Amino acid sequence: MLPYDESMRILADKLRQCQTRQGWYRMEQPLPAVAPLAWLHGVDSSCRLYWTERSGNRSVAGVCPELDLTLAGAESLGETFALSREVLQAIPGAHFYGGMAFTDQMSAQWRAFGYGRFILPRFELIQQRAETVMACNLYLPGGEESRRKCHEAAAWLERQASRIVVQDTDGYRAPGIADRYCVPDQQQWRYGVEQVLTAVAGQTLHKAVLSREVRLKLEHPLHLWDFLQRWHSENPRSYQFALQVESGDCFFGTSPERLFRRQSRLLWTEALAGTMTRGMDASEDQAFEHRLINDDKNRHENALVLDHIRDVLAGLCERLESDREVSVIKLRHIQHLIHRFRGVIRPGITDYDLLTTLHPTPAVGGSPWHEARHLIHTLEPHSRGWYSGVFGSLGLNDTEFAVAIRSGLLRGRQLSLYSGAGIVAGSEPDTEWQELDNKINTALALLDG
Ligand SMILES: C=C(O[C@@H]1C=C(C(=O)O)C=C[C@H]1O)C(=O)O
Ligand SMILES: [Mg+2]
Repeated sequence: MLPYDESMRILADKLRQCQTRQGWYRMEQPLPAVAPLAWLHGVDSSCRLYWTERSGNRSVAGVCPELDLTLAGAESLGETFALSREVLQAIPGAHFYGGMAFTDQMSAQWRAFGYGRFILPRFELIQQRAETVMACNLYLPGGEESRRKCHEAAAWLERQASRIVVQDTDGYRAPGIADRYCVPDQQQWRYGVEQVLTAVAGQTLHKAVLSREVRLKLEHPLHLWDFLQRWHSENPRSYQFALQVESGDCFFGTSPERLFRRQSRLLWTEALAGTMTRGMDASEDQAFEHRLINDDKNRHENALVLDHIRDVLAGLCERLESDREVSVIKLRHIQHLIHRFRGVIRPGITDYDLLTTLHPTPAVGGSPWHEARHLIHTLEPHSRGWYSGVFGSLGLNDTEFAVAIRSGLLRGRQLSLYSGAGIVAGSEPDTEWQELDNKINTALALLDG
């Protein structure tokens, strides 16, 4: 394998050779192993994104949007997906990366992210199993403009050749937490939960997921990319994602939950809901797992998601199977109930259909959705923005979206961490409050040092 800087120069030369061409191009060049997060650390771009699949098979760092599809509202989603498809047909190996908010009710702090944003990066560092590749996606309009773009991209690559930073996570320092407060506070939370329980008792609602924002003021700047790496090593079987926009604000998370994965017409999705802490040792952990599997309230939380997915996918799938038995997935501090689905979608069903049909599931929204949505928007004092939205990678033959939970928004030294809990018959306000804490414990422990 050629050294890193030599490989980057080869790609830069390939780019210069394209200067007389016209249309969409994608070029790839193998590189020596470089961790995408380590690369993001040193790379020169005002917009950076990161995506890693839960399987661990593929991690991508993307910079310098070649095409940036920012959505003002839900109504432009169909058009955006259609446009992305046209581009992907021209460069089939490429992917758009990005995400979308929980709903279109968002406060100003989320403006830079839009309702949704899907980016085709000009440069992508892809780590796929044992291989590392640098890819370049470029639209060449022809003539002088093609020449200018090719030279600009080549020069950029050559500049980066010397900028690679070798990541030293042992050097990670927790920034420390100077101040924290919760929105809603515990008293407002109790009120919200009571309101949901009243609606549940009145039989207009089965479940609503209420959430909380913990606003932290950090003592020192957060070394974001190192932090993400540390967080992922605590929960290695999770998705990880980040989008840093031009202002420097960054939305990121480490989520265990899949919205869906599609490969050609094969589909995988899941009902992930119901939560318990981990035990202090193996036998206590086993006891907690047993309790979780046999707990009516947690089973009900999960069953509502399961039923919803089965109902809404019936029309989109030719075949759909789910696990017969619920199982448990284990994270660093908590464990969840999970039911997996496998299916075959009907010909002509698109990622747009899947996304708009599945999102938001009752794992983050509620059931029925219309009632839950109304309660969530009237009771939650904060704006969820992209928290509990979706984040993922959109391809021609392979698309995967995570549910953007276990996530946060970093703005300078202000960091908001979000978590929610499914409120159903049998929920107790203070136990659910504790569940909110449990869901952010892994991230908090890395920040507090
Ligand atoms: C809403 C969140 O998580 C969801 C709610 C769960 C629950 O209430 O048991 C479990 C997993 C997720 O479906 C979150 O982490 O913010
Ligand atoms: Mg719960």
